Amino acid sequence: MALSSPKCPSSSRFAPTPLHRLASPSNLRSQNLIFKRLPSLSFESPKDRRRGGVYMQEAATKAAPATEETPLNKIKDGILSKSSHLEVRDAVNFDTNTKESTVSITVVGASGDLAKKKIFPALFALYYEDCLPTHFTIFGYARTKMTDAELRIMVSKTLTCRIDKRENCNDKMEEFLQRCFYHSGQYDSEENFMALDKTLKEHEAGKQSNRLFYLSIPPNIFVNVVKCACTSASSANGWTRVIVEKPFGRDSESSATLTRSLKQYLEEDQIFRIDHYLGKELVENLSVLRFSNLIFEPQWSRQYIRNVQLIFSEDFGTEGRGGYFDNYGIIRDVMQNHLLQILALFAMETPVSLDAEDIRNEKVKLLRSIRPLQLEDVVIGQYKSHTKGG
Ligand SMILES: NC(=O)C1=CN([C@@H]2O[C@H](COP(=O)(O)OP(=O)(O)OC[C@H]3O[C@@H](n4cnc5c(N)ncnc54)[C@H](OP(=O)(O)O)[C@@H]3O)[C@@H](O)[C@H]2O)C=CC1
Ligand SMILES: O=C1O[C@H](COP(=O)(O)O)[C@@H](O)[C@H](O)[C@H]1O
Repeated sequence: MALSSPKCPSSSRFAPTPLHRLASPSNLRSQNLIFKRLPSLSFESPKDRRRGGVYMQEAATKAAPATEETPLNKIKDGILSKSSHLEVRDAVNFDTNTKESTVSITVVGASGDLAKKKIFPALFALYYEDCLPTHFTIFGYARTKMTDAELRIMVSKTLTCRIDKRENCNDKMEEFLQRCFYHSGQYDSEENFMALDKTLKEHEAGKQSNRLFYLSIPPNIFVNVVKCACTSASSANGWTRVIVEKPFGRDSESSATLTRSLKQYLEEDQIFRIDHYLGKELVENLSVLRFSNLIFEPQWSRQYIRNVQLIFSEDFGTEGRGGYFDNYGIIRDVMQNHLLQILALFAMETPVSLDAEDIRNEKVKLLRSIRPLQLEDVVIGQYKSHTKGG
């Protein structure tokens, strides 16, 4: 598979990106997948700071807004006016050399919140940094009826040149949008996935095809989609991988059931479970701060730190997520994944290396040594509706 991109940055922030690991969690992490609000991490409360604690406050990365520069009109006159897939494919000089491979990324649930807010912008960031293969195509898939042009308009509203503001950002956005297409279908219809397969093949133009399905959908339809994707739209001559967003079940038992169900159709190494919090800059930098900072490293111990607080706060309301919170709940939604991951990174011992397995092993050791919480250790509150500030 000719998937490596020599242009990929290889600094510690942007680790070398072998693109055959396009969907690897560490790769997505290294591409700073998530970028908006950051949690506050405090070693001590502000009040305790006077007594010598350290307090790290919100350090959100500001995305360079693309709005003033997004050439929506230009885009509309250009790519959005092209009607057929093949017309667009030709317009972007899609190479028909069969020796090279392609990657088709299908965002399942493309009409939803996560896709708009996070996935398309993250894919654009990868493109912007030349970290996508030469031949890639992105497909949005959902039940909502939409044209390619409508998808592009939707996506263009949330793209930002957040990594670094550069002169050619608008051109890059336009090029990126040219590679985005939309296919409407049901999540449990083999027939609809066969139609998707046909369209993907048109774009792959006989090259070796690798296919990635990003499940940006509620968990109750994960298995239906994986079944249809694997039986009717998997690659015939390359790899097929699936990225699954949390939540992975409600508890240990349902998580194991979900894994068993997915494994009816996929091998473990085709499944990539994402915790997007690990892509936050502050979270990514935690390990650097801990292990490479000569001031912090020797002091990162219970001898010197009295109290650690992990605070998750949002400055907006439920915003359409009410049903989800009611059914799933905020504790299951963020505590057992995002916040526990941060706790583990924060408190684990130094890993042998920064390889994913070594870090995971240290996290597991730490989690095994934590005294299980009892109900009496927990104070639970209930939000009430409010008209101001969420
Ligand atoms: N939003 C976020 O910030 C984050 C979300 N997640 C997780 O990612 C997944 C997707 O999240 P999000 O985009 O917010 O979710 P949405 O509720 O926006 O759902 C995504 C899409 O799935 C389809 N859909 C929604 N509900 C149903 C249903 N009951 N049956 C079938 N299809 C449905 C809709 O598309 P259509 O009707 O067009 O088919 C919708 O646009 C969830 O598992 C969520 O927990 C994880 C991290 C962050
Ligand atoms: O997983 C989730 O995380 C987001 C918060 O992440 P952020 O990157 O947007 O800060 C939260 O809003 C959402 O409800 C939850 O599902």
